[in-house]
Amino acid sequence: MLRFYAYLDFLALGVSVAVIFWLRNLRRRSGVPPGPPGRGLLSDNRAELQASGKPRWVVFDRWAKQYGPIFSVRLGLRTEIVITDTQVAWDLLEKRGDIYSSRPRNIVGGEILSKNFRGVFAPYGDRWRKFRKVLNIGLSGKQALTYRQFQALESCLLLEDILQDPASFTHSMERYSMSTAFAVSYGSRIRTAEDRIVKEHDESFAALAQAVIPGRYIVEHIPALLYLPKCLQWFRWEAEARHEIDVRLLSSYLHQVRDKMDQGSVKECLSSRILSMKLPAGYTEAGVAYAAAAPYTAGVDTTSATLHVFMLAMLHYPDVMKKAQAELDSVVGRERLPTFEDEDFLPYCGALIKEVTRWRPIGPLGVAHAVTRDDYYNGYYIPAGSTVWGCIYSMAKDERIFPQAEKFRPERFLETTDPRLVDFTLPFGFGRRFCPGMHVALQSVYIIIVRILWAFDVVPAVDAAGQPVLPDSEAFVQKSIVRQPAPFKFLLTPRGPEVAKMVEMEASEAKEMLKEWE
Ligand code: HEM
Repeated sequence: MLRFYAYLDFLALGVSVAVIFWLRNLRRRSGVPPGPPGRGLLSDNRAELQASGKPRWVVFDRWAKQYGPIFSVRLGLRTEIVITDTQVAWDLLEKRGDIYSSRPRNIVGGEILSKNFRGVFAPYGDRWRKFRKVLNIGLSGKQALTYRQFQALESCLLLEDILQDPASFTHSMERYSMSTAFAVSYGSRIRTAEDRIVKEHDESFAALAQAVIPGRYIVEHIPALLYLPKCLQWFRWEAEARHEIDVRLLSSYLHQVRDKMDQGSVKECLSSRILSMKLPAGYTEAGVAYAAAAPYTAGVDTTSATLHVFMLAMLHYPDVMKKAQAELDSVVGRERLPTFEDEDFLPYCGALIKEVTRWRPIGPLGVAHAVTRDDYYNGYYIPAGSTVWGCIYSMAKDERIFPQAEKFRPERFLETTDPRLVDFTLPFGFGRRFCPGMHVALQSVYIIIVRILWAFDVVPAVDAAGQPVLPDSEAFVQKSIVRQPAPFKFLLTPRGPEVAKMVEMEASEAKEMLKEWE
């Protein structure tokens, strides 16, 4: 009998907890921006998202048409707010940046595996502020100029690779992006994708990617598990072991830079700049090691994916390619490769680059922000702790700003005085979390695009019947938070007899000069 009452007590406790959760959920839902009704006690929207078989941003874009430019979705216990309009993004993520600049809590990937040192996941606060300060020392617009020589030299090797074997584009592009990121961080280059450094980074990145998969760890839903004795927190064991390996690895790169600085043989880079300055108070060696590694974590897939979008666009819009090539021929001529010094005289190429980043944004949902205080916007309640997505995918195809948005039309950036287009930075995110690597990224994108256009026609591959095959411009594969066009075939035809000679000569000189980074 006693046991029966114990069961009843237990049941009553369970029911009360469920009711409290439900009421709390109802209260929190009341007043939040409208959204799809969802299923179950929690009005959960996960099932609809999964059943759609589409990427989240496509479903969000559809829901925006039904619920407006700011709406809410329920994902498990979390309320997430989605913004699909640039004005709303400006009002909240930029103007109210003091409360909209955090990241959703990520216990295993952010707090345990990275100890909040990995700035991209770090919550808004002192540690993140120091991270940005340190990054700014090596990635600001002015500092980025010092990496141009390296980027120009590496681009010659990329041209040589694809001249010899156009099918190696993806491989060469990835090597270029890794080498540039590593040189920006540590002043040394990566010669081949088989390099030990690449393997070490891949392992570290794979562990991180696993740790941040939503829903993988129960502790993300029940943070109270963190009150268990540490030895019983099973989700902690693997992540802590990986953290130790990461700190050793990243510190060893930093020590190599320090040694080179002592010998006077270091190439200027983010690490050398950080090591020569007075660090913000309380900034540890581990903090420095993680900050110095940020270009590799955030700059490789993003740069490579953007250049794949460029290839895709050229296959679908040969007239745009011809127009950019005509500009290059008239400004640069056929006697030399284009350089960074030509940039101001190549407005159409500049507009083409902006259109590459707009047409198929490679980070369609950017990186989630989180709001740190309860807030109200246009009569809606936005509860503290909500995840807030700036849906770049929807904003980039807003017909009011980008008429005929589906078309790849660089002219849209030349025919306007609208500051949102003149100074087009939407693909790089919002407010205080805005991408700190934008200048370095755009330098890579510029030098590779203008050099490929100068040297080659990008043309469709042909099928067995000799018919051109155009790849699906909507087919993408997801790589962490970045998407890249699904593998596609194309041909590169040198634009004249001078190309092979010029590329080989430039590549051979570049190889000599790049020895300084080895
Ligand atoms: C075309 C290439 C790139 C694109 C489109 C891009 C885009 C973005 C976006 C959308 C964000 C999130 C901003 C937000 O939270 O609102 C971001 C963050 C970030 N990006 Fe980039 N990025 C690119 C290249 C790079 C490169 C080359 C680097 C490093 C050299 C870099 C470093 C970072 C870092 C460290 C963050 C985290 C900032 C923070 O949380 O405070 N990115 N990027």
